[in-house]
Amino acid sequence: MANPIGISLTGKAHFDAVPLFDQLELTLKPGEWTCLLGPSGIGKTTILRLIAGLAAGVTFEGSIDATDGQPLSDRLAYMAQTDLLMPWATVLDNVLIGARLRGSNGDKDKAQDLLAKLELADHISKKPSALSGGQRQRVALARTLMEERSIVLLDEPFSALDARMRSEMQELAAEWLQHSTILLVTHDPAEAARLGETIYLMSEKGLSEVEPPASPAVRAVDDEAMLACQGRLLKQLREARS
Ligand SMILES: Nc1ncnc2c1ncn2[C@@H]1O[C@H](COP(=O)(O)OP(=O)(O)OP(=O)(O)O)[C@@H](O)[C@H]1O
Repeated sequence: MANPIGISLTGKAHFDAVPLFDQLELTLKPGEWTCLLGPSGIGKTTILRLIAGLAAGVTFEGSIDATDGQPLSDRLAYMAQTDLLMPWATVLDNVLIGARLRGSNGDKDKAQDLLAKLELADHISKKPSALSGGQRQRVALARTLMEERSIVLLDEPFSALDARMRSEMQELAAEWLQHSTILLVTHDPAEAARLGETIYLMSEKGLSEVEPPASPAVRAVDDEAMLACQGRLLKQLREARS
């Protein structure tokens, strides 16, 4: 993979006459995890979709630039909140779909290895309708990781997982994506505190940056600085609502 790329988004957005967010500035540092938290409906997914070039219906006045000045579109992977799995394809074929759409067979062994790491080895020949919500979410995560893109946009990628699985998948994603630049939207302060190297809170007043824990990411689940940061984040989320 080429050198990590940074991204800066500056601007404001609205749907028809309804303002979504006023002038804001979001910076993704190259090769780092940036976490974005905020209440439901505040505009987090719209920011991901704007960066992905998929924000139909949104009027955006501003700029979204990569640090190397090159276009973003063919260098990013986007995992949406809904899994968007193809119902007629098996788990393995869903994971290889990006490569297949580009006219290659894809790396089947690598996909199988990844699915095994995601605890899906027993499900590779199943169709999505035969999977649980958490299993489907892990297939969607595998499909995103298989793309091995420089920029990875993740919208609540672990939200359907149980606590043990969630913590392990956070570690797996951090290892797999160590050379990528990541923007993670999450409702979970603990997740942001484990993974975030930059942490933004989004509220009606705009974006504010919260100091991440001093320890390096990905932090242990009982890391004291991580737990303190989790508490700070939750407090600020609650204060932003009052
Ligand atoms: N196509 C659309 N047309 C009009 N309004 C929209 C459209 N899509 C989203 N919105 C509105 O824009 C706002 C921001 O939506 P967005 O999905 O970005 O929020 P979010 O912060 O990601 O929420 P959540 O945490 O619930 O996923 C919401 O109020 C939503 O109702």
